[in-house]
Amino acid sequence: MAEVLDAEAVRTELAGLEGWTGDPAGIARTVELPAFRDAIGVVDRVAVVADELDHHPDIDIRWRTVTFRCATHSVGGVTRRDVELARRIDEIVRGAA
Ligand SMILES: C[C@H](O)[C@H](O)[C@H]1CNC2=NC(N)=NC(=O)C2=N1
Repeated sequence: MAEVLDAEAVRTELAGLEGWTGDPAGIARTVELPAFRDAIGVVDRVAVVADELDHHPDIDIRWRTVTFRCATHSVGGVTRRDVELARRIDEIVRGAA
């Protein structure tokens, strides 16, 4: 079973991501897209990747602002799977900007 990263490991991983904040309980990134349909497009692409990784973010959509929160529910905290998912979300957001 995946291990929950400690505070220092989370800090180190956050430094390699774009715009994420958080702690061992969870990491999050909020992005603003040009329009609602762009936000939905990003969420749709994230859904494909999440299914591919079998690891899913919590997603909050408010008009064109989307917040992704990543934690591994089965172990109650941030694991390497969340870091990988966050990295893939960053790639998608970069492609949508
Ligand atoms: C069986 C399957 O691996 C699990 O139910 C997955 C699906 N996606 C998941 N996503 C996240 N973020 N945490 C989980 O514990 C989780 N569990």
